[in-house]
Amino acid sequence: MSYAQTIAPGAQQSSVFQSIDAESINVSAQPAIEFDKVSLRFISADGTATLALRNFSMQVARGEFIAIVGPTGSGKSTTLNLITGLLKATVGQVRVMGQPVDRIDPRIGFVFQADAVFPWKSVRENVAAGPVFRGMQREQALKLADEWILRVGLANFGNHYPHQLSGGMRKRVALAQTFINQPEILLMDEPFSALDMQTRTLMQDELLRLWSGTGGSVVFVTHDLEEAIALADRVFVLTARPATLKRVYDIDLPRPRIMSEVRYDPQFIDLSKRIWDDLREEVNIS
Ligand SMILES: Nc1ncnc2c1ncn2[C@@H]1O[C@H](COP(=O)(O)OP(=O)(O)OP(=O)(O)O)[C@@H](O)[C@H]1O
Repeated sequence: MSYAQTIAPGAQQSSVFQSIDAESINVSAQPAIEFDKVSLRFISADGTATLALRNFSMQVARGEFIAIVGPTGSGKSTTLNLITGLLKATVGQVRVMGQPVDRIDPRIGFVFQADAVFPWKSVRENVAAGPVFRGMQREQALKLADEWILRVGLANFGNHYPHQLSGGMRKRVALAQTFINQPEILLMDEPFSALDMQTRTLMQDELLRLWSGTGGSVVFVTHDLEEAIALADRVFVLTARPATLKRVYDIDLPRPRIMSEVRYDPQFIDLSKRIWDDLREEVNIS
């Protein structure tokens, strides 16, 4: 599934970012993602209705990294699925680059908790799969894949198969698979939650390194408050279901950030306390 959805041809992307006429200045001033008073009601097969989101509004700027935290079952994954077009708002509108979402958008990439790799393909073939799917010559795609494999520190593992890799290495493959397509928007749903603490910290550093300077926007869903603060420009706190926006925190910690150090910054500790107080209220409600 991810391959069909993660590819943004470089030519298209650079035309958005490099054009300098008045029209494109307007375009780039638009938020990458907008939720405008969105509500979403699920109707189950037995007719039971579940209101997941209620009157939810938010904006994500181009190039911004935002994190979404909230109690379990509040609607965080639902929010991502509305951006992808897999779900449609019952009320209100979701816009990507100023346009209502009405299809799977090839400018959007995903990294989820579960690995989205082809077990029968080598690392090189897995990383090259997106560009090949989009019509790039196999040889060219494999050459590009090699560059990305190098960038994520797997230089000696290109010919290995996923089952021969550790969880952290498979995550590196997932990042290479996604970034090779230069997504303008990257959606991440608990991508590192299955990793041990040390590997997780390394992957967070890796993600920031790969993202910095791309001009892409990231929406990162996590249960881990510290992960949210360490990575994001802003943290969005959701209420218990039906989710709406409870509060937004600006994270003014300087970049580049080093995960193992940023957690000791007094500002980080203060933010953790404040956001945790907000979350605790909601966890008690849910
Ligand atoms: N397809 C569906 N049909 C019915 N209800 C659904 C469906 N998908 C999600 N829900 C319900 O919508 C609510 C929000 O789900 P969602 O997966 O977005 O929560 P979440 O905040 O991502 O949860 P978690 O933190 O546990 O991953 C939950 O109560 C869930 O049971």
